[in-house]
Amino acid sequence: KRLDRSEPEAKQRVKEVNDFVTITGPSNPLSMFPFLRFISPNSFGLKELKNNRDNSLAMFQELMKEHRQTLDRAAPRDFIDRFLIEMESPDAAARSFTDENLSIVCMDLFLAGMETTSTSLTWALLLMVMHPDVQTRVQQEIDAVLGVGADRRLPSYTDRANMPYTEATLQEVSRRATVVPRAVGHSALQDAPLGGYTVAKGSLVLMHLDVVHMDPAYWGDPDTFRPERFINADGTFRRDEHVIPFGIGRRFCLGESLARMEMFVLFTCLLQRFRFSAAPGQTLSLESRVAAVRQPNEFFVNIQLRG
Ligand code: HEM
Repeated sequence: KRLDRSEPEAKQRVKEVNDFVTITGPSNPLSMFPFLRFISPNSFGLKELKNNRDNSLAMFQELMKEHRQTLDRAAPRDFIDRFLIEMESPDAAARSFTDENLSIVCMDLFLAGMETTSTSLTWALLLMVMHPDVQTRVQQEIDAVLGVGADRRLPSYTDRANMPYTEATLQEVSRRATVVPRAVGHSALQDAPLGGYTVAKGSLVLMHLDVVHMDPAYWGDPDTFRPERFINADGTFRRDEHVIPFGIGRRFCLGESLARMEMFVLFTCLLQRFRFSAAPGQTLSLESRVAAVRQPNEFFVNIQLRG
């Protein structure tokens, strides 16, 4: 379902997601002292968070209603349709296929999938503006693979295999920006030895992905934005297992392949059509706001249509 940016509902949804990443971020005292919610249940943004949750759930319940009314069991259109069909099986509730679970899973996907991808794209544009030479190389590769002038075609995800520099650039963006710096909270199911320490059963475990991405012992020059670090001597793309923007282990990001596809297609489309440069009178930097998702400070760009 597509919402027009000018619609009040679109603005409201974007605001709800922004509130969510801010309120659940590490700068909120609740992140360190969760018991505060019992002392002051409406402070620390909790009231807004609950209102937003109720609004989002209402939106998904409405969508579920529309889906139910138009469901064609022989031709499921999407995730909601498939879930609704699954709910008709006799043991559905025992397998957690319930109305409540569907609306909550939809909300999870919406919250986890929206701000992360758009913020990654924002970082990519900021880094292109700060590194015009990299932008030029990506554009040369796009033009070489997708054609120019009347022969130009839109990118598809399969073009990735022929665009090692673009892929290296996106991998370097995800390393340098680390959009989800602390992954998602995990819990130790049992006492676990780790690097000479014991992580006690029940401990909250937060993986600092940015520490891995910025480790000077491994990268040498972690502060430098340098896609070439992921290009082999023969010009091919080098995947590096130290780049883990989607987390690691059994609970790594469920949306990784979708996010990679979105990022590649949107990024190449934008750079194919436009040249991005810094709007005058501002100092660009990689400083960021502390939220559940790491967001760059506001910046302005000039956008020039490419021939
Ligand atoms: C560039 C975009 C994205 C980034 C950087 C990102 C990053 C992450 C990270 C770091 C985690 C935590 C993994 C862990 O704790 O080990 C995570 C979890 C998750 N992500 Fe993403 N994500 C992105 C896009 C998406 C999209 C598009 C969706 C869905 C449509 C999504 C859905 C989820 C879900 C459901 C989880 C929880 C998985 C679980 O606990 O089993 N993410 N993501």
